[in-house]
Amino acid sequence: MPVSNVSQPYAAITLGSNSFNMLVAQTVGHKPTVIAKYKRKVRLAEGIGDDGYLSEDVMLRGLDCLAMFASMLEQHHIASDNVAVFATATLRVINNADEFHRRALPILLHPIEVISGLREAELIYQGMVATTQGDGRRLVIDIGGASTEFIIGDGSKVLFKTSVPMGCVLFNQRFFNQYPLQNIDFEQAIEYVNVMMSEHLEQLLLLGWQAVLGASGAVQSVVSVLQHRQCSAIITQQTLLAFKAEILAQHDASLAGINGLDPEQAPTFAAGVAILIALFESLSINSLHLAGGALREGVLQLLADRIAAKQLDKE
Ligand SMILES: Nc1nc2c(ncn2[C@@H]2O[C@H](COP(=O)(O)OP(=O)(O)OP(=O)(O)O)[C@@H](OP(=O)(O)OP(=O)(O)O)[C@H]2O)c(=O)[nH]1
Repeated sequence: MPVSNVSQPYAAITLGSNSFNMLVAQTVGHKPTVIAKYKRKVRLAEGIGDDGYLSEDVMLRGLDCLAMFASMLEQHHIASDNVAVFATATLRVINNADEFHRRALPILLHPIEVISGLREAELIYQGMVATTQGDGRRLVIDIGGASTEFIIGDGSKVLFKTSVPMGCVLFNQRFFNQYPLQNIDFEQAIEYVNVMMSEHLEQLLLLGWQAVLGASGAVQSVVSVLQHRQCSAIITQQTLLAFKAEILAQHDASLAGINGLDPEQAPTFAAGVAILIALFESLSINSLHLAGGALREGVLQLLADRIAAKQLDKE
């Protein structure tokens, strides 16, 4: 590292199923410090057709965002080696992922690495550890647009991790696409979560935990509404059931009557609440706190470590 103890800038780009993000950071005294953030709610998972292909208009939405990231990389003078581009669930599953890569490369000028659900889970956990105080055994649940990761760890050691192909954008299309919503929509979504979780429950419950942390959009939107109403930011089953009742009382997809809900978060709010209700029930969770960070911070830490190791080699 230069004498100033500040590293060269680096950029972590994550292409999620709900949104694309880019964090630009520098390591200051061993810790990544974010100097700029760019994001767009691309909602990539929304474009997956029944045939498993990503639609042209949603692909263009994604490519357009990559063009914006490319110009920001140039503006911040980020060296090519200091960029990591990781994609998650949607690019893992679509049949025309090759086409996306082929069209993205000349725009972004960096290859996109599609990471496995398990690698994503590991990065989420490390991102949480780097940003969230606390100790003891912790369960981290990251409900994304198209996949949900579960990780149990102690300190920086991961004891169990898994990735389940269910998420808010997918649930929104499948169970919550006709307003006003009905109780049965929630019941069907909850039943689906239970089926998807059945093979993981035993191992999760056997390991157990002392605290539960939620990462990602679904948890963040519930917490923002609570904070807006000046309520405790700790999520309980009671809070979630009250939100379900509020959602059922709404007439249309804008959920405009839910005081404190950001319109950007409305499209995935019901799905997030339903997934959380199901998980609280099946895992007997009493309370859940928002994690300080997740995948994005995990990728930043990875880049910071990589750059520090390279620097050491040079010295
Ligand atoms: N720190 C951190 N927060 C995360 C991360 N992933 C999600 N979040 C939080 O969740 C919000 C919604 O993010 P999305 O990208 O839509 O996430 P997901 O729904 O998980 O879908 P995905 O499948 O990952 O695309 C974010 O708001 P904003 O993007 O407006 O960010 P900020 O709070 O900084 O304004 C963050 O608050 C992460 O890796 N790190």
